[in-house]
Amino acid sequence: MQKAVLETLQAMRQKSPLVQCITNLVVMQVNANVLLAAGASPLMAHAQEELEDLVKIINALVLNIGTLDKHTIASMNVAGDFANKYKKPVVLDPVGAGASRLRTETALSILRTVKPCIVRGNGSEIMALAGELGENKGVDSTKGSLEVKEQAKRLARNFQTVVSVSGEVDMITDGTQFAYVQGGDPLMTLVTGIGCSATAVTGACMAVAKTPFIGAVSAMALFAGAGEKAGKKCQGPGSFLPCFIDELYSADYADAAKRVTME
Ligand SMILES: Nc1ncnc2c1ncn2[C@@H]1O[C@H](COP(=O)(O)OP(=O)(O)O)[C@@H](O)[C@H]1O
Ligand SMILES: Cc1ncsc1CCOP(=O)(O)O
Ligand SMILES: [Mg+2]
Repeated sequence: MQKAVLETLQAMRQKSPLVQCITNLVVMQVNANVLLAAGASPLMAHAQEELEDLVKIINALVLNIGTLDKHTIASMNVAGDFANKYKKPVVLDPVGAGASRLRTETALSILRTVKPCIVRGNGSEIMALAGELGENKGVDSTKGSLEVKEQAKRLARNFQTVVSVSGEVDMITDGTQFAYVQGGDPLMTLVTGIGCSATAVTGACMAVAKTPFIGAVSAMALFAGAGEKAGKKCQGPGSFLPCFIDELYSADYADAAKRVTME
């Protein structure tokens, strides 16, 4: 797995995949900057009239439900259908699933109809999509990734997708195998959009990876390495973000790959 992660991160930098994000209003710019620093090319677009033209030329589509309304939901469904038609991989970020019925039902509907190959969320979101509602804190998690192992496995099996759960340790499963990624920094939870950016980079890795499982693990490994180094250099949440973007830009892929263990 470590070799596959190293090769995926190198391929992402070399091929610079075009990643279309239909994402939330909070994180649009952060996601674009993170994708650029990681070596990919961002495209933020959601107008239905241009979706077919755009989906034809992209390498991956990222759907993020962070600030939903009926127009965004319609755009995600149309873009998802085109992605299937043109065989482009789709990654879903179920931001805030469990916090409202609209979020939970929209994420589940995308899982059923668009069939994304990876879902990247935090512990609370993954638990909600697996049908278990716990204590709720909006878009933030009240559950560690390791606490939702069974739910992640069930979700992956039910929807035949890869589930990537972020947290202090990231856990990725395809319903059979489990990968764990160590690293990062607690400051990553104090800057909005880092999770959404992990999903965007998951799309970029997916575009060049041999399998969705490898793509999902590679993105989290890159974040673990860059996040840990940025955490040591910065002074707090304000300076974390520019440090993190710099660390993504000059990332040591061999170090990132070493953070992955398999079960
Ligand atoms: N306590 C922590 N220590 C180190 N890294 C963390 C910690 N919590 C989250 N991260 C990292 O922060 C990034 C965003 O994860 P998370 O905060 O769970 O997502 P979200 O913002 O969607 O809730 C991931 O790369 C994850 O590995
Ligand atoms: C604060 C907030 N509210 C709606 S979307 C959003 C951003 C969430 O970003 P992340 O999940 O990466 O912390
Ligand atoms: Mg999130």
